[in-house]
Amino acid sequence: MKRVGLIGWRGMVGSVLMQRMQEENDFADIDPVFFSTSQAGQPAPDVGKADVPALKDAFDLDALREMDVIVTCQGGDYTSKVFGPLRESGWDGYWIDAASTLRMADHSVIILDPVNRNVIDDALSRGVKDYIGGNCTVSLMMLALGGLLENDLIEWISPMTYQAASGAGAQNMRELLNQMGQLHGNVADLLADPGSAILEIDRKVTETMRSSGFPTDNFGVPLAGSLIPYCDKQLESGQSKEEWKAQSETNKILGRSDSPIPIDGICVRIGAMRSHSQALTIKLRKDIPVSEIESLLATSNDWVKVVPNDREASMEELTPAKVTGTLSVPIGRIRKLAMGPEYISAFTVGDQLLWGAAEPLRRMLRILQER
Ligand SMILES: NC(=O)C1=CN([C@@H]2O[C@H](COP(=O)(O)OP(=O)(O)OC[C@H]3O[C@@H](n4cnc5c(N)ncnc54)[C@H](OP(=O)(O)O)[C@@H]3O)[C@@H](O)[C@H]2O)C=CC1
Ligand SMILES: N[C@@H](CC(=O)OP(=O)(O)O)C(=O)O
Repeated sequence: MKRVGLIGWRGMVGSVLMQRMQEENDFADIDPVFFSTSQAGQPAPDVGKADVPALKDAFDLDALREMDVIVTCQGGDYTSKVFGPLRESGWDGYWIDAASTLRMADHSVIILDPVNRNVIDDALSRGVKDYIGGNCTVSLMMLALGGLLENDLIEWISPMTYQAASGAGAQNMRELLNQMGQLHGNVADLLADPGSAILEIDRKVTETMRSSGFPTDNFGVPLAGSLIPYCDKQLESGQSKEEWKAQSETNKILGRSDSPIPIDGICVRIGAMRSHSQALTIKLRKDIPVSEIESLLATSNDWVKVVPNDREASMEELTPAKVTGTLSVPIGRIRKLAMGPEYISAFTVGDQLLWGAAEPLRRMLRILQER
């Protein structure tokens, strides 16, 4: 049984990973060792197994070196600090990581096995040891578009995203709710009066949002009742880093470095909790009937679900409210655009903590166990 070191397991991504591993009984087949950067010596979480040691220090290279596999959701700073020294010390185990730090490194593979199992299998047989989860927006888009990507039917994609607060971290989710609460609280009396003027309510909401007491420590600006047209860092190219990831990561996942598919758009943070949505404009390589596109998409993997392009179904099925907490990746609003028969629209939604972060990691661990 493989000794698997788990780091970052009590954070937000890590907690979702733990929950999925328990649901799928993954702990039965591994020998887990839990690490912490702040709680070494405290009892390990109960995963239904005897003899799980107390929490080890996540910076203790000797303890890490004893692992066959390390799975980390601790974040990029941790990866930057520990990965290099651990490898330099001769550790030859498998490193599975949610952070972006090593994604584009030559020695790593970005994991999304329903889409790139062939790339993963090839890397394993070549002795590659570093397997990194993709950016949430990228992974969710690729799961949704698997049927078109695997048949090489896409010339380019322009994704316009609607990203949830969770992508910015746990504190940001709290801040969004605090912002919502404050907006509501300041007009609760007016709302309770059906005769009150809506423009007065709106004026007070705007005033609250712009006031110095409005909680914006994490986002920097109001999100509730507004949006933020920027995710992640600013790059020289004019893109945000989140926008840059779309083309770079998608093509690396597909193993298409020589003939990359151009992918570029604008990433926007909205007031959803933990599901990202994306409106996609796609240029196909040829004119294909919508019915054929839908059937290619629907049969690509077990999680994608094609939603018919009608109002009722779109409103019911294609929303963060419906998708959050599930592994389902619905895609709908598929239709030909006025620009020509090769141009289609699509809209897709997915839980950014499940398929967007935790699920590819636990599945990679399973793939290693099968070997
Ligand atoms: N949020 C996201 O959408 C995504 C995040 N990622 C990656 O995962 C990394 C971790 O993200 P995320 O899970 O959001 O980070 P969190 O901030 O939720 O957790 C990170 C670590 O903080 C420590 N911690 C300190 N106080 C607490 C507390 N009260 N509750 C829980 N943990 C606490 C824990 O480490 P310890 O036990 O050592 O103290 C924990 O592992 C990111 O940096 C990113 O690289 C990847 C994809 C998506
Ligand atoms: N940047 C993503 C979340 C994230 O953690 O992405 P990455 O794993 O690429 O750093 C978002 O804001 O929604």
